[in-house]
Amino acid sequence: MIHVDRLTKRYGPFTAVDDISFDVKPGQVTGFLGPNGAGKSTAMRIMAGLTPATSGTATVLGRAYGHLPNPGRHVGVLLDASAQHAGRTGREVLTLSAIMMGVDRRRVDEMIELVGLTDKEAARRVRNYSLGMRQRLGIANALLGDPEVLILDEPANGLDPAGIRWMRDLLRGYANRGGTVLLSSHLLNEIERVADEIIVIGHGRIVAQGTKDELLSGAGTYVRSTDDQALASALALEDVSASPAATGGLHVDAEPMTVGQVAAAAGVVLVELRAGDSRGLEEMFLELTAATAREEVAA
Ligand SMILES: Nc1ncnc2c1ncn2[C@@H]1O[C@H](COP(=O)(O)OP(=O)(O)OP(=O)(O)O)[C@@H](O)[C@H]1O
Repeated sequence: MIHVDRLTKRYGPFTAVDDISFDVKPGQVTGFLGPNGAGKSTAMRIMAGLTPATSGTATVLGRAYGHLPNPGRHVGVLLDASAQHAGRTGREVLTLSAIMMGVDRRRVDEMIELVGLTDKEAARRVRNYSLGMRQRLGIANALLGDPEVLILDEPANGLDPAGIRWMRDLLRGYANRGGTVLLSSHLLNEIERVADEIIVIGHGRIVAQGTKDELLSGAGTYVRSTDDQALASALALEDVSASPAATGGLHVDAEPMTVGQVAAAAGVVLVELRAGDSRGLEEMFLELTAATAREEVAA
């Protein structure tokens, strides 16, 4: 459990994190989503005890990170995969962490295997690692102490598609076993596919927060049928608006069940029927990103 309460961080006159509050619950993956410079890393650094807050608090398992006994056994942190000691081999990095945390050295081998680094790669110096390999090593390091909580800043950066999928499955399994996961990303698509809860941050402030279903609700229904025109007419008769989707089919402002019932009554055969996609969230996120980009250009 992570509890963030009215957290603020100022750098001189600039407010990087502006009065944010949220809880990250166990058994779930919580996505921390925001465009570049939104304040995600700053907030996570405060949670991990690396940066002091200007005001407000962030606690993990009821205590400030720095007050946790042997914190690595409770909280796995990956903030910057490139910040690992470049002159050491991957195995050395993990072995040193294991010694510092008092973790059985056998766990080093288990973690190397879990994150998919080969023995040969683990014996290579970190300076010769690709970004994806560094991320894997960083995740191994975060998991080494068998923590209850994971705080991961953009862990998918540099991973190839298979790596991203692997990480998604890993985090899903970890949360299903009761773990607490806070995962940041600037990519909506990435967060949407793994998170149960989503916190959207822009300009240091929380702009949206809720379960994925809540944030995606109102997205209506996507439907494809053997006769979309007939279906659109039948929907219009029921005062339900529908618009053609760019890739064929219809976006409908109603729940899937209503659409199915109207189609059945009209004798239209459905080929596809599902809750609408994340257009609402995506539009909000794009607006946020565009506003950020505009300000950067103006600055
Ligand atoms: N030490 C610092 N001194 C001054 N400004 C800082 C400092 N650290 C971060 N900032 C500023 O705070 C803002 C938030 O940065 P932060 O790294 O938290 O964003 P982010 O959401 O993690 O972005 P990204 O997706 O690009 O990593 C940025 O404008 C950044 O320039």
